[in-house]
Formats: sequence, structure tokens, C-alpha cells
Amino acid sequence: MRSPKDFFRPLAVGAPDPVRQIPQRPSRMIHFFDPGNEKMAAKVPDLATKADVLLGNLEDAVAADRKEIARAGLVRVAREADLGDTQLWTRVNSLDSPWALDDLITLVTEVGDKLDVIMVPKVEGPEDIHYVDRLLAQLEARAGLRRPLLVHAILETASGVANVEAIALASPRMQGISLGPADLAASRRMKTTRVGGGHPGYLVRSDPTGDDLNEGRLTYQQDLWHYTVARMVDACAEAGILPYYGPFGDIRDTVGCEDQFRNAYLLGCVGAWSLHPAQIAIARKVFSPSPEEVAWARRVIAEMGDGTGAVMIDGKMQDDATVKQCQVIASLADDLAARDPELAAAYGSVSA
Ligand SMILES: CC(C)(COP(=O)(O)OP(=O)(O)OC[C@H]1O[C@@H](n2cnc3c(N)ncnc32)[C@H](O)[C@@H]1OP(=O)(O)O)[C@@H](O)C(=O)NCCC(=O)NCCSC(=O)C[C@H](O)C(=O)O
Ligand SMILES: [Mg+2]
Repeated sequence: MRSPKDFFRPLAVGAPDPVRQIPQRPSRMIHFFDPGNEKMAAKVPDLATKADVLLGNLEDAVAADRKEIARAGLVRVAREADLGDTQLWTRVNSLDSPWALDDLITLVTEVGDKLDVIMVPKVEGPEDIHYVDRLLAQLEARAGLRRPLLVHAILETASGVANVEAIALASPRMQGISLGPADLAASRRMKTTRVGGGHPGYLVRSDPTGDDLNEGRLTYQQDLWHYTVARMVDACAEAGILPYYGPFGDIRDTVGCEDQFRNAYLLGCVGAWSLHPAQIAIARKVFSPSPEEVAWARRVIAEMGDGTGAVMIDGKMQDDATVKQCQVIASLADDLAARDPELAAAYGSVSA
């Protein structure tokens, strides 16, 4: 293990200094596109006006015989597309695949200055992050980059979940972690074939009211991902990095998608993946606090003065802790308003 004194030292001579704070740039949706798919790549400039993050995906969903085409497509998009201040991320192939090394070498040396974050799939433990950390430092030094690339891990193996705290703390490059429910389900041998979302069989049932065990018993579907998301949120909060829900594969089920995203938002996630253009607006809606919530938060902060003591507002007790909760909402609103003029107007004008 590295000494804490060396944690923020570059891991290669000539590599940029690691960051000490993860930039708090809005990332409500990480929109996945296949850079080797010409139709999708052509939509990138327009999508950049709608999404906070565009991610050129090189891993699963890109067929084995199209890996090089996708990688070359991403280099082209990074060089040619005008993305404004929308972030460009990539998901490279898993570290045990035949493509991961070339993904990293090509992308960092050719377009490392255009990329913000590298998403690493199927992370099993901190050793995977240490490997990527050192390799990135070497490649950044070779490419003469002045800004370090950040790393995002996907939590999608049982070992990864068992080691999530160590993964979150493994490197100053760690930007965040996303839940990968499809691979995680397979790794855990869960019996669901869905990509995220609930399952009608995972439920609780109310007690019987009489002798007939089938009579009048209500069932409530439960969230299969609650434990993992909550644990990931705690690991990320401890490390000062950002947690995300991942994919919702039933593109037609916009209602179920919104519910899954909202559960994640309420538990502390800052965003989710969008797999189809239709999911961008869902994430934007869910991961932006409502104008009413923002107005309430600002009112509590204003009425609480120095933030200590207790007051009643509209019959509800407010104290030092509720001010902190309200500060989370208010500062998120400020960050989003700086990027999104529509939200800026909505947050500026509505009162509680
Ligand atoms: C899911 C899709 C295969 C659906 O594609 P398609 O059948 O083409 O949908 P539509 O006909 O509705 O598309 C309408 C037009 O929009 C374009 N399109 C579709 N998706 C995207 C996109 N993501 N980005 C940009 N543009 C997109 C289509 O080309 C159509 O264009 P046009 O014909 O000109 O009108 C497809 O959406 C897709 O492939 N999505 C990405 C899938 C993906 O990235 N999967 C991997 C992430 S999830 C995962 O890996 C699991 C995770 O790791 C875990 O373990 O949980
Ligand atoms: Mg996966």
C-alpha cells in the first residue's frame, strides 16, 4: 500500500499532478453511444446540447469484430465534434479482455486532452484501479498531458461489491462509481434476466387477515438494487467521489425507468446512464431538484441564520441537520443552474 504522503504524487515522471477534489460538474445522465455506429456518431453534436456527459462505449454492446472500428470512431468524434462544455467519457473494454490495453494506449495518446473520464468495467478490487492508475500516468507523460484523466469504476461483480470501499479510495483519480445491474446479476447468480429495474417476484406480502391464506393479502414489489446502491453511495461519500445508477434496459418503460432513477436520486446518486436518446430527458427531470424543493431549501437556509438552533417553518422543525440537507439541494441547484439556463430561470423565480 502507498504511504498517505505519496497519495497525491504523480505515478510517472512527467505525468500531471493528481487532482485533490473531484470536479462537481453536472453529470445527471451519462449518455452511451457506439462511436463505430455512424448513425449514432452523427447524432453526437445534437446530443451534446441535451446531455451532461457523452460516453463513447467500447465494451459490451459493441460486437467483437467492431471493437477497432468503435475505438477509431471515438478518436474521430473526440477530434472533430464540437461538444461545447459537455463532457466526453469513454468506457474501455474490461482489463482481462484482448482490447483494454490498446483502448487505453490509443485513446490517451491520441485524444487524451479531449477526454474527461475513463470508465473501467468489471472492477474486482483496488488492484484493478492501481493498474489503470499507473498505466494512465505513463501514457499521460508520454502524451504530454497537463490534466490527469479521471477514472470511474463500474460495480458489477460480487467481488467488486465486497471491495467497494477500497475501490472508491484506491486512487485520487477516482471520479465515481456506477452500478452495473446486468453483469452484477450474472456474477451473483441472481435469477433475473433484466437490465436493472425491479422484478415482480421480489416482493413482500401483508399478513393473512383470516383463515384463508390467499384472501386480501396485498403485495408490494421491492427494489432489487437497494442494498447495492446504498452501499455504493456510502463508499463514494466516504471517498469524496460521485455515485451513479447505471442502465435501465427496458427502453419502452419510461415510467419504470423514471422510478428506478428517482430511487437512486433520493438515495444520493447524482446521475444514471441513458442508453437511448429517450432516456436523456428522464434523467434530466429526475436528477434536477424541482423548483419547489429548491425554493424550500433556500428558505430554510435563510431562516436558519447561522445554521444552528431550531425553528419551526410551516409546522416543521428545522435545525442544524436540516440546514445541511437543504444545502445539498441548494448547491446542486446552483451547479445545475450554471449549466442549464432553463433551470436557472425556474430556480430563480419560484417561491415555496
Ligand atoms: C437499444 C438500442 C439498440 C436501440 O436502438 P434502435 O433500435 O436503433 O432504437 P430506435 O430505432 O428507437 O432509435 C431511434 C434513433 O436514435 C438512434 N439511437 C438509438 N440509440 C442511440 C444512442 N444510444 N445514442 C445515439 N443515437 C441513438 C438510432 O440510431 C435511431 O437513429 P435514426 O435511424 O437516424 O433515427 C440502442 O439505443 C443502443 O444500442 N443503445 C446503447 C446500448 C448500450 O450502450 N449498451 C451498453 C450499456 S448497458 C451495459 O453495458 C450493461 C451494464 O454494464 C451492466 O452490466 O449492467
Ligand atoms: Mg456490464
